[in-house]
Amino acid sequence: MNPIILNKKGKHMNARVSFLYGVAVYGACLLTLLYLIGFTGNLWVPASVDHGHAAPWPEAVCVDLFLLVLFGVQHSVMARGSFKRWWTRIVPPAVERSTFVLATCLVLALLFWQWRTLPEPVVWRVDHPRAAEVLVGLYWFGWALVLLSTFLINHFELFGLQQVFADLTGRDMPAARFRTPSLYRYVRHPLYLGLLIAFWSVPVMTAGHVLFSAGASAYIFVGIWFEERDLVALFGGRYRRYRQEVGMLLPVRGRMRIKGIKGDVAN
Ligand SMILES: C[S@@+](CC[C@H](N)C(=O)[O-])C[C@H]1O[C@@H](n2cnc3c(N)ncnc32)[C@H](O)[C@@H]1O
Repeated sequence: MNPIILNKKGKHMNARVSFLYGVAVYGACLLTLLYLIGFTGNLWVPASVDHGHAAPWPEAVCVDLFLLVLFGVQHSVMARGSFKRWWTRIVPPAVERSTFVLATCLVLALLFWQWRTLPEPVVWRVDHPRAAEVLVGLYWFGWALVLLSTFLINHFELFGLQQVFADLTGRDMPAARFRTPSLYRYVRHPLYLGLLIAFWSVPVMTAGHVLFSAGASAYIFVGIWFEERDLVALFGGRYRRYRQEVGMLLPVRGRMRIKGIKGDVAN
């Protein structure tokens, strides 16, 4: 057979395999996110932040800190441009994001499996039924904010599906664009704000839960620092101006002052 046709067939085959891989990883990611909701809310799952492996406190603190740091390192290193440039010499660029998502799921699965609970001391317990309901409501509000933000920023690109679909259909991925849709006009990081709300809005806060929430929150601030450094490198003055006009996590500076920044600005 003509080598050009063979080459074309081989490429299409690879694109199909990449697409199936991307879809499988997306499914795994949705399951992992659901497990994370159950894990932090002590709902549905066999082992959660407060129910599962109990251990003496020195062991629990060491193991849990190791798991949190492992997540932070994996997430920070694999999201950097320099790592991606090196990594895409080994994995096809179309599956780079899916592979990042898969690695995140695996590190989270390890954390769910190996997490040591620390039920004592209880740091706070809200007994008033109305106040407890408000906290549970905030917990779900936080997760809803996370989900909504993924769609505002680009849900399918974030989880790698857009990349494998573009590869399958022979299209190029569009260049990264600076975007400030709806919530992003009030805060720069609504997704991370949602996570912070969900991690801290619990009626019963144990020492183990504090360790998880404090570790995850610390990582969110480190992640914001890295992400904004990359966004400034990518979008330059427009992102710098956005940073001056819009609050990081709180809508402390109003929407009106960023009128000049269009909701969807081409790079
Ligand atoms: C997990 S999302 C989190 C987005 C944001 N930090 C938040 O909390 O809502 C991270 C991706 O969003 C991208 N991103 C963040 N803000 C952006 C913006 N204003 N325009 C375009 N991309 C953005 C980053 O480059 C990164 O690839």
